[in-house]
Amino acid sequence: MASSVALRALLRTARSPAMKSSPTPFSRARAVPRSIRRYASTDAAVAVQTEEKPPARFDGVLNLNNYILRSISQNLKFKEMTEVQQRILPFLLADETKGTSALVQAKTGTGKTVAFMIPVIQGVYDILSEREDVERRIRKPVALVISPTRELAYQISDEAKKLCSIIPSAERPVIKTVVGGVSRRMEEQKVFRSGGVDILVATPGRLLDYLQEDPKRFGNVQIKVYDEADRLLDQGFAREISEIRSRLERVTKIKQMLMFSATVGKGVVGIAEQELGKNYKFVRTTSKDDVPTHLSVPQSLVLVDKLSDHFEPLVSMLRMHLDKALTGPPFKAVVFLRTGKEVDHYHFLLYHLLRNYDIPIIPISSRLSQAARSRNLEKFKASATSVLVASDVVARGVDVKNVTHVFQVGRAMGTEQYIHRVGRTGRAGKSGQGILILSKKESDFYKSLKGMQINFNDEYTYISDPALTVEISEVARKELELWQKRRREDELSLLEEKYDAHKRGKMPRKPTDIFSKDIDVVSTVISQFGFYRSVLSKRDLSSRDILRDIIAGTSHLGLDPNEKPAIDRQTSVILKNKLALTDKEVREFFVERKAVRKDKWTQNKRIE
Ligand SMILES: Nc1ncnc2c1ncn2[C@@H]1O[C@H](COP(=O)(O)OP(=O)(O)OP(=O)(O)O)[C@@H](O)[C@H]1O
Repeated sequence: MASSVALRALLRTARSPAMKSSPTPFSRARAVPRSIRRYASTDAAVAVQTEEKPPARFDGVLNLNNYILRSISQNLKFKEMTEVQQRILPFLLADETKGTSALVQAKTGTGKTVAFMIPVIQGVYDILSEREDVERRIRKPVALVISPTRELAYQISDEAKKLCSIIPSAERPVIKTVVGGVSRRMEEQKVFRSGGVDILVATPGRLLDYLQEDPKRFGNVQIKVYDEADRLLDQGFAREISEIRSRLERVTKIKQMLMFSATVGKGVVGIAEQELGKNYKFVRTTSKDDVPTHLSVPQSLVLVDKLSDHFEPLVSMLRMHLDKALTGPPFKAVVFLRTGKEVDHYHFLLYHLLRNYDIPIIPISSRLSQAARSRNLEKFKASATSVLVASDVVARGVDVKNVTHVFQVGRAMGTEQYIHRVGRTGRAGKSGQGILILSKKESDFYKSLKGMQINFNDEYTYISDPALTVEISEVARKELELWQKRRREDELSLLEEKYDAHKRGKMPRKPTDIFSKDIDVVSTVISQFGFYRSVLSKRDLSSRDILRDIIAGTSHLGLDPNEKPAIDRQTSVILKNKLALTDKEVREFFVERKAVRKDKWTQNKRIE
């Protein structure tokens, strides 16, 4: 198989003496840049260190609601607390310190969701139990949990519902989710009207929509949580988050603020304090010398020459692992790419190149509808050996059991994002592997990772496999053809819309105004027919098929096909070069165009 050749080439270079002795293309970065060191020592001073070793079992936590405890053991089946849970739960549930705000940093996949959801559920439960019956029936959110992505919001809700499952239904906090990409009207009905909501899990944009629409709905909110806090506080969400904050301030007073993430940079602490106030608890489960990723997740670097060379080593490695999975344990991988377009492209290529393995190759990115995103994620969760081709929509927080490998193609959007992406494997104490494919042009990213104390266990240089290169280029050509076909079809749809608008008098009348400047071959050809309606509606056909169809469909007009048509030179060049029509077909085209025009002219006359 082609893959094994490439693999041998790949492995030949692993830890090769040549790599060790010759200078690597990346010059070594200092292990700990000064700014990080200074921040690390500040952190140590802020973090609380004076506690006695807390109990490791959930039933040892003072004040933990008995229903929640039973839900944990019977439904979630957790036996002992993880480190972050041990560090924060006893503190946030103790009589003297409950309701305190907190900023918590712990590595990916270490159970932070349970660590913040238990205090939230218990806090809401206590508030609800103090209420009179009538008040309890008017359910408005008491706690808001904000997540940067929709997938994560759904996941938090699901985990929270499991934590509440044993609470009798009359006393159980109602947990609901609001996210972008789903129908607002139906969501509003479900969330705010039928039964109301006590704990609302939301993505920022959709939450802001509801806040702007009816701020009074949020007048009972007392607890606010930012999961993936550093992401929510960074530039991408800054406007929405500050707007949410100021709108909430007008209608309520937040008593407890919880912020959790696997990465809390020094910049974040300053911004976070604006919301946390001064008396908050800062917990970090990692020491200043600790690497931010898991030791159980060894990481490898695969080096290629150019940015355009990223793909081949990926295919080669995937084939290697899939070969092994044929007889060994399952291989469940996430391949991270930077954009949705790249996801589409890589998904197409991988789908064809890994076809023989007969495994699900599943895409996920914001270019898909929310329904398709959820469906694809569920499919990935349910499959054993499979590959998820993903953009950063699943880079943070998303918990899929038994992911064995995370591949990152090219630089991530920052070192934090790299850490979160790698964190999709090696969760809840399991092991995994991270592989980064980087080109020499991306050496600055390599240096930044070194600056975060992220070191690679292995560094490889990929040597291209000619057979695989040819195989890939053939599939890429197929993709290009398909893409061109789709583009023509899109053009047709667009054209049809424009034509309808034109008919309704909403567009300028001159055809040259109707067709945009980037007029494509198909529109040129179609325009020759003077908006011939039946042509425009056949969007499922390629332009070549359409022409054939017209040629066949108009023969009833009884025109002499041997009649010499007026041949427009420019159009015939287009037909020949771009649509690859033969000379005969071009001639037929002009004959039929004349027929169609004549037919149209006759019809118009009749209407008049
Ligand atoms: N005490 C526990 N015992 C066993 N498993 C646990 C425990 N707490 C949480 N888990 C499981 O560990 C996995 C990871 O938890 P979670 O998704 O909360 O991690 P996280 O720290 O929020 O990760 P990320 O930083 O990626 O968001 C989940 O499958 C969760 O159910």
